[in-house]
Amino acid sequence: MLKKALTIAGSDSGGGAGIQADLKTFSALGVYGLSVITSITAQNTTGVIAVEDISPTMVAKQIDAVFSDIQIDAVKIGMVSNREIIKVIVEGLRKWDVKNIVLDPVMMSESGSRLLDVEARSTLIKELIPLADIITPNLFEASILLERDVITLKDMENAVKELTKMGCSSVLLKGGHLTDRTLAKLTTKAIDVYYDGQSLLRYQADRVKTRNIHGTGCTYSSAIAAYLAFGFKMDRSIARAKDYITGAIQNSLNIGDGPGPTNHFYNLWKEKGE
Ligand SMILES: Nc1ncnc2c1ncn2[C@@H]1O[C@H](COP(=O)(O)OP(=O)(O)OP(=O)(O)O)[C@@H](O)[C@H]1O
Ligand SMILES: Cc1ncc(COP(=O)(O)O)c(N)n1
Repeated sequence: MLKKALTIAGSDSGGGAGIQADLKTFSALGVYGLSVITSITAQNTTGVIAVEDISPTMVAKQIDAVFSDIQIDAVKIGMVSNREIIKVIVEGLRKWDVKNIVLDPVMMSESGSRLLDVEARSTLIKELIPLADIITPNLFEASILLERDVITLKDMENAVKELTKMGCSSVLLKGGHLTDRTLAKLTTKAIDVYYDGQSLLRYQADRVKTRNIHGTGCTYSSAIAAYLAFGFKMDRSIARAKDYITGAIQNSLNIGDGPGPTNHFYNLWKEKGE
């Protein structure tokens, strides 16, 4: 039977991150994609020019519209913008008894624009994180959530354990920005650390030398949701998603003047990054 995955996230007009990256990932993996848009960004590869949040009422209406009509197998949540939007998402997830929730706690764009209000942090922690089957912060987001620096691999291993105490079933801490401090440069492996209360695992791949990493976090979390929708267990879903994101970065696109986006269709789209 056709599997369906929903993304609850912001729109990136440049097509590289947010809703657009999520829907491309779902399509490339053969899952039917639905969307609830939380915010519209005027954005391209060089940065975010403007942000306009959707009203909480309209977010709630989108959630009710999709769940009242369609059986949804997994949900990925990305940019949630503000407290009020988080609250209606939480209500919707509870009301529709949603399963397979992947929460990417997006806070800042790669280019440095804020995508979550500062005061929304506590609502995210208290209300949304406890509903997630997995959260997928990067180093920066983990540092904000824990209010302490998460910089080294050892910090990552401690952080995943602390983060699971916030009530989510598991944590995948992404090391895309991990540096080898003795060499003062990015690590040669792209290492992510996972913890589910029992197993502490690492998922790693060779780091691709490219500046085209726009939308990597969105792509990765959507791929995890897609594999959960197919019925894979969490560890298998992450392993497959890690292969997917690595391929999408190896074939990333040289589009625009800034960091280019991941490539979801590299058998069709041959243009490659440097
Ligand atoms: N250059 C690279 N080569 C291979 N894998 C990478 C590279 N950069 C990031 N990754 C991997 O991509 C995934 C996304 O990680 P990253 O830490 O970049 O997330 P993020 O910062 O949330 O992404 P975004 O750029 O969307 O904000 C992780 O699996 C990470 O290990
Ligand atoms: C709408 C939206 N959602 C998420 C991101 C994060 O992606 P990145 O960190 O690659 O800029 C983004 N830039 N825009």
